[in-house]
Amino acid sequence: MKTIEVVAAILVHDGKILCMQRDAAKYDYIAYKYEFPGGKIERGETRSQALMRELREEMDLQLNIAEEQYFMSIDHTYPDFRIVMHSYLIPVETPTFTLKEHLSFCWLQPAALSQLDWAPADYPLVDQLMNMLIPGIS
Ligand SMILES: Nc1nc2c([nH]c(=O)n2[C@H]2C[C@H](O)[C@@H](COP(=O)(O)OP(=O)(O)OP(=O)(O)O)O2)c(=O)[nH]1
Repeated sequence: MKTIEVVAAILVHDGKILCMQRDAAKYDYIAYKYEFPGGKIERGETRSQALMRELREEMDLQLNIAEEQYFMSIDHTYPDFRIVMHSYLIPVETPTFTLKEHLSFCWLQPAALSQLDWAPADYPLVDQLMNMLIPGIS
């Protein structure tokens, strides 16, 4: 089974986390599900370089991301592929971006994250976020 390596950003503003809704997709188990912005790492890229490129491409968001912002990784097997996803916790001063590839988005308090229908791989990450005190989140 193919393994894809993905990076994802947990963007935090004013105590809330940005949740993005995927559009229609080839695989129904991820179509229309919520996720954290990001995408596949390309050959020759570091994880943080990949994440900066993905946020620029899919949201017009220019951020400097450092390895120190690494949060946690997830290893999940979907019916058709395995995903290894590395997440980064990133405070943002200005919450503006362009919705280019996603269907919709919302900013939620950590405690409210479980209200959404997440991509199945994301649940360990969502659980972790709901159970922790994030610096900068009151
Ligand atoms: N960015 C992101 N991807 C996630 C999350 N959870 C999760 O299962 N994924 C999966 C969905 C996709 O299979 C893969 C991300 O790659 P992608 O966004 O470039 O994939 P895609 O299928 O939309 O794009 P593509 O193959 O057309 O290039 O990881 C998440 O929280 N954020």
